[in-house]
Amino acid sequence: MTANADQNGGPAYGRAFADWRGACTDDWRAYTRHGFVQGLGDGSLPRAAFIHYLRQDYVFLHHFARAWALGIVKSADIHEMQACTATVNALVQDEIRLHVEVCAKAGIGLDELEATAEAPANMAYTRYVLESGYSGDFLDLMAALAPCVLGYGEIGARLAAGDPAPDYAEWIGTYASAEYQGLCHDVGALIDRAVKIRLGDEPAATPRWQALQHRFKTATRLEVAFWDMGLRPE
Ligand SMILES: Cc1ncc(C[n+]2csc(CCO)c2C)c(N)n1
Repeated sequence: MTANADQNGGPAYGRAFADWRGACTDDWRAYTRHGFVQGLGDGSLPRAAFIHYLRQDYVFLHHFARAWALGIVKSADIHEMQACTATVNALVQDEIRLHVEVCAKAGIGLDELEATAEAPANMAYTRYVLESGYSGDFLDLMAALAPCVLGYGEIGARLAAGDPAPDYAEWIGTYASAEYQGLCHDVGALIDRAVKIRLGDEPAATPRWQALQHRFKTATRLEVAFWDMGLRPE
């Protein structure tokens, strides 16, 4: 356990994250130590699976940008609004373009990328996150968004520390980077602040806490299904 880890052994991205992750340790482990992830680390992941995953992830990021935009709608103050706006901007202006570049290097042109048929696991996950925001408040949305952002931070940091094979080193480096780890700390702090505003200093004692834990767990299970889908290129 490093100095920057919490008692669950993962990175310390915040109090709410540590609690929500601790309430679904088996699912969290299935997500962050999935066969797809192990294959990224040791280089054994078949190239076809990685490319299939990247194409689906291109579609995924569009829905994720929408979900963060919904965060702007559900914000309580200018701080939350600015944080969500920055994430929407990073997703739409940089990350989606980066995906286009990575796919181009892997031999997938923009036309092919745009023609990607969305897989059911992709639909299930992204629509669940969006629905959490539509029917719920800012916290419901953040609980559904957290596994995605923070899980990739935890995966990237762990794989990078384990001397990964060169095959997927660029992918791992993106999520292990100081820039991405900084984003994870910022999102963790955004969530902790949002919790404090709405639920006070003892959020775990409020009636809503279990529902938020459950949302986090459900999104984590949908990440597992997304990796499963990645391992099944048609
Ligand atoms: C299936 C899937 N889950 C998580 C991520 C990671 N991710 C998605 S959006 C974003 C930026 C901030 O929200 C990050 C890091 C991914 N790419 N694909």
